[in-house]
Formats: sequence, structure tokens, C-alpha cells
Amino acid sequence: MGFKCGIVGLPNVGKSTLFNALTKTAAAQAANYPFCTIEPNVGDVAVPEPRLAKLAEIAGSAEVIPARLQFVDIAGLVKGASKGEGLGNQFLANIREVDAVAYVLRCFEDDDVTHVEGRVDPISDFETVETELMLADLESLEKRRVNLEKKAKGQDKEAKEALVLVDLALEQLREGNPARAAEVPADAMKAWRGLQLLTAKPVLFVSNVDEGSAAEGNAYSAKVAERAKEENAVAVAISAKIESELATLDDEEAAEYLSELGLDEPGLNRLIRAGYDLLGLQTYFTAGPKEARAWTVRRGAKAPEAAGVIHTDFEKKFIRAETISFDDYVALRGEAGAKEAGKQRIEGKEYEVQDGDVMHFRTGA
Ligand SMILES: Nc1ncnc2c1ncn2[C@@H]1O[C@H](COP(=O)(O)OP(=O)(O)OP(=O)(O)O)[C@@H](O)[C@H]1O
Ligand SMILES: [Mg+2]
Repeated sequence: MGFKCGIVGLPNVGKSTLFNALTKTAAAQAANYPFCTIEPNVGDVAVPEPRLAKLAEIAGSAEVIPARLQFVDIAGLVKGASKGEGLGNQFLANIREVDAVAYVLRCFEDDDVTHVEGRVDPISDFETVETELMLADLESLEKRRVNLEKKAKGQDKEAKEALVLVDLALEQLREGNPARAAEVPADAMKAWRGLQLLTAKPVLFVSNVDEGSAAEGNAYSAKVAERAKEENAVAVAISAKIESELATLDDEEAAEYLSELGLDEPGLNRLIRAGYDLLGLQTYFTAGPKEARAWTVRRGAKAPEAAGVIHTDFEKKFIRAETISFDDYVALRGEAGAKEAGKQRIEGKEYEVQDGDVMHFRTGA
């Protein structure tokens, strides 16, 4: 299952630096000039999950396997991108393929690092980037609308339904709002996602602050947080520069550096968790002597769908799930204790998986 979070922003704001820190590699070239990145970099990131170590300790697991999330480092875009400026439309296609967007906003001052607009203003940067995405959505919808309208005049029911959604999006875009501002009926969500609009994707704000502001943020990141709040989005303040240094240290050195900085954990952990939430994901566990493992499933998924994450066959062959909540598992020191206390539940096909469930699936032939 590939859940992808795209890293989007103006050129030279620290996207690749952040990506390298996230993936603990130097896979993406990060350098002090605009349009350093052209081809997107895709990287796999372990989702930090403190509960997993606890489970492994109780189950005596030989191996610990975290859930994973993909981040995509995308080329920077500038004003006019929707009309082909900079790298233009090429990168828009890269954004179309991700499930959620993390806007990286420059919140650090440094005369040595070029800003394409020659000043530091994260809110204006955000608006520049989002405006380009809105223009691209507008253009693609207006083109599609002509076709749909013709089809909808006949008896094409699907075209009629699509037209309603297209108009819903156009109404927002023409008012200068992103498509995600539209109120879409729950039963139309699938078709809505099918429109693949750039500004309909859930967003997250990443304030890239100077090294001295890694713990508390700064005046710029405070403005970003305010803006994020206006749209019920999450903002994470992080110093990509520090995170990239942390990523090269071993655990002990990193812990020391973190305490010097006044941080409890790398900022990346907050970012990864925010991305995970943004994508509407939750975690369930399997735990045994061989391994303790975190699995990712959509919030609201039923037990057979969760089983299908382990093995596609399991979804069809699902019989039942034996489930212990994480808290019970820990309090009763594992499966045997939970069973004895009557805390292991037998759940059927309609069971909605809860975050932190420790599960066994029984499947048929
Ligand atoms: N928090 C920070 N403080 C100071 N300098 C930073 C910070 N984050 C990134 N930089 C510097 O900014 C420059 C640009 O970084 P990077 O290459 O990651 O940008 P980018 O957004 O990927 O650019 P492009 O769109 O051109 O690919 C690098 O020199 C990097 O070291
Ligand atoms: Mg880059």
C-alpha cells in the first residue's frame, strides 16, 4: 500500500534537505540554488511508533518492524508555473500523484541562501504556490467541463454526476479558494478524488526555521501556524538544517544534540506523524516471538480490509479477528494474560479496527 505525501514549495526553501533528513540518505541533491531538483525523489520513511518497542518487549519479539510512509520530494515551483514558467507543468503531474501535500515554507533568514522573491515571507510564498495549483485546477476543469456538458445532455448518468462535482470545485476556485474548501457529500467522495485536483488534497504546513528556532519556532512560523489554524490544518515548525545534521548521527550522539537544542525528539517525528494523520491513517499491530510489527490501515477500515494489508488473500478468506487493545495488552503483560482476563475479543467482518489493536486474523482456505 503506497501512501504518498508530496513535499511542495518554492525553489531553494529546503525541500530536498528535509527529504534527505526524512529518508536518512543523501538521495536528493540539496544545494543553494533554485531548481536544484528536477526529477522527483521518492523515499520510504519509518513511522515513529513508541508503542511498538513496548509490544516487542512483552512478546519477546526478535524483530521490530515499523509501518512505512512515502515522501516525494518535488521540484520547486514559481509564479507562472501553471503557464509553464520555471519547470512549469512537469512538476504539476508529480503533485497529482500524491495523496497529501506538505507545503514547505521558508521561515529562516540567511543572506547566503537565495530566495527567488528576494525576501522572507512564508504566507506570501504559500499563496504564490497555492495560486499556481488553483490556476492549474481551474484550467483542467474548464477543459473537462465542455466535454462533460455535452455528455450530460444525453442520458449519461455518470457525466451528470461528474458535472455537479466539477461545478462544485469551479465555484470555489473562481472565488479564489482551493478545491478542498468545497463541501462534498460523503457518497460522492470517490468520484471527487477521481477528479485528481491538486488543491483538493489534504495539506500540512511545514515551517522551515533557522537553527536557533528549532525548539520554539519564530515569528514567521507563528504566522504560518495562524494561517494553518484558519483552515483547520496542522503546522509543524522544524529546522531542516538541524534535522539533516541529526540524521547523520548515531542514536547516542543524536540524543545528546537534541537535549542541547531543548528538543525531546527529532522534529521529523512530529512531521511524519502529522503526515500519517493527514492521510487518514491509523496503526494496528501484530506481535509474537518472531516479530512485532505495525501495519497501516485507513481510519474506519473493517477487519477484513485490515487483514488484506498483511496479505491480499486474507481479505477474501477472512473468518474472524482475535483482538486485544494496546492498553489491555500492556496492562495484562501480553496475549496469555489478556486472554485469561477475558480481554481478547473475537470480532467479525463488520468490526471497525481501532488504532492500537493487537490482532490475529483467522482465515479459511
Ligand atoms: N533551516 C535552514 N536554515 C538555513 N539554511 C537552510 C535551511 N534549510 C535549508 N537550507 C539551505 O537552503 C538551500 C536550499 O536547500 P534545498 O536544496 O533543500 O532546497 P529545495 O527546496 O529542495 O530547492 P529546489 O526547489 O531548487 O530543489 C541549501 O543550501 C540548504 O542547506
Ligand atoms: Mg530540491
